This record gives sequence, structure tokens and C-alpha cells, in this order.
Amino acid sequence: MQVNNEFTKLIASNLNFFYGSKQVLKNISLSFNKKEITALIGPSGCGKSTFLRTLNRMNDLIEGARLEGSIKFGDEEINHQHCDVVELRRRIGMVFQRPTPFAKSIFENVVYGLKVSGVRNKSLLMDKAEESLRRAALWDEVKDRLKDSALSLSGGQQQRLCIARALAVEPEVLLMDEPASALDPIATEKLEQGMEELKKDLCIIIVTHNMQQAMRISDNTAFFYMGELIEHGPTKQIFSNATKVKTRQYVSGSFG
Ligand SMILES: Nc1ncnc2c1ncn2[C@@H]1O[C@H](COP(=O)(O)OP(=O)(O)OP(=O)(O)O)[C@@H](O)[C@H]1O
Repeated sequence: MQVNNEFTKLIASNLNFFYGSKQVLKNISLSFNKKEITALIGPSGCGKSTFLRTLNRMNDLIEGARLEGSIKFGDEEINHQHCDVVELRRRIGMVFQRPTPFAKSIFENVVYGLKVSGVRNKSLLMDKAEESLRRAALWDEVKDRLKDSALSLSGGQQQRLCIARALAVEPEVLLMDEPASALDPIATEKLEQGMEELKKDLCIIIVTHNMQQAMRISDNTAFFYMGELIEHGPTKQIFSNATKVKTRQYVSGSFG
């Protein structure tokens, strides 16, 4: 498999998104860089997850869903019919709200994407599994039980396993949809520490309801409200000196 470590910027421009006749994203323009974590925040139903899913075409299968606008990943328009969606999702990986391990061993979970893409060399698979588990901050906890079922892991470990599985295919961007919402504080802390390391070579975009978490981990924050992008900027500024009244009210907990 050819591995591309060069991150090409991800730029969404003038996005409108509809579920049937209901418009849930209104003229959203946002861009993302390597080595940065962007937090998407806003009250429930404002369109954060829908926006996140447009970035690797996870909304494709929803009947009646329609997207207008452009999402460029490097030179490629990802909504173009010729875009290779399997390759796109390798380059832009995703981790969901609840851990989604397969009913296979820990090892088989991590190397799943590599095997699907044709990698058979056992020592290469082992090296990749170790590297990915280390990057997901899980290696020390599972190195002696790689053949055990992934389902025997705790929720927090399963979530880090899913991150390792996403990392094994060398993505350039990692989309995370409330990845800590089912985790306890200790598991959340481990996940966050892992993200600090990961952003050294990745672009991470995370949906979170947890304002403290957004402040702790993100470089940039985008505030969504009723399908609109109200404000986007450095996290410190959004939380201490936002330009828009609505943003100030939301981050101070006045509503949401
Ligand atoms: N598959 C779907 N079909 C129809 N409407 C949907 C679908 N998924 C989401 N919606 C609607 O689109 C709007 C935006 O939902 P979305 O999940 O993107 O918001 P969110 O900000 O991520 O919310 P939350 O924080 O509660 O997860 C909501 O009104 C939601 O009900």
C-alpha cells in the first residue's frame, strides 16, 4: 500500500446540507491544518456531527441527504463522483461516540484495514500493530494479550483500540465524534493525553459537548448554532474574548 504522509489542507467552502427539505448546515466555510486540533462545539442539534461526517462522506448513505458547496482535500474535490471514497476514508479516518471494535482479537482489529488493502507480510503487520497501539496510548495495556478478544477490553481501552485501528492505515486527518462521551474521567484523561501526541503528525477534528475538554485539548474552536458557523478562531480567544455575543453566552454556559 502506498502511504502518503504529506498532509494536504482540508477546506470546506460554502457548505449547505439538507436532510430532505430540512436545511441543517448553512453556508459553512472552515479549513483545517496538520498538527492542529479543532474542536466543534455548539448546542445539541446545531449540525456539528453532520458537518464532521461531510468531511469523509459518511452522510452518503442517508436517503434524501443533499450537500451543496465544496470540500477540497489538497487538489481533490471530495464530493466529486470520481473521488475514491474508500481511499478518502483511509486518509480521513473516523472514531465514533461509542467504541466500535469488531468481534475479533485485539491484533486483528488493529490490522484490519491493512489486511483489507492487501498487506499479508506478518512482521510488517506486527510492526504496524505495535506502532499504532503505541500511538493510541494502549500498547502497554495490551501487549501481552494481543490474541484476546477486543470485546474483553474496557470501554476506554476499546475506544483507544478504535483509534489504533484508524491510525494503522496512516490517515492524515482523524475525525472524532464525541469520543469520550461514554468514558469515565480516567479513560478520558488517557484519551486526551494520546491526542496530544497524535496531533504531532495529524490533523484532528473533534466534536465535543465538554467545554473543559475543548479548552484543554484544542488549538482552534468552531462554534455552531442552528446550522450556522457563528465564530471560529484560536481556542483561547473563543473562550476568553469571543467576538460574537452568542459565542460568549454559549461558552459561559448561559444556554446550551
Ligand atoms: N439522519 C437524519 N435524518 C434527518 N435529520 C437528521 C438526521 N441526522 C441528524 N438530523 C437532524 O439534523 C440536525 C443536526 O443534527 P446533528 O446530529 O448534526 O447535530 P449535533 O450538533 O451533532 O447534535 P448533538 O450534539 O445532539 O449530537 C438535527 O436537527 C437532527 O435532528
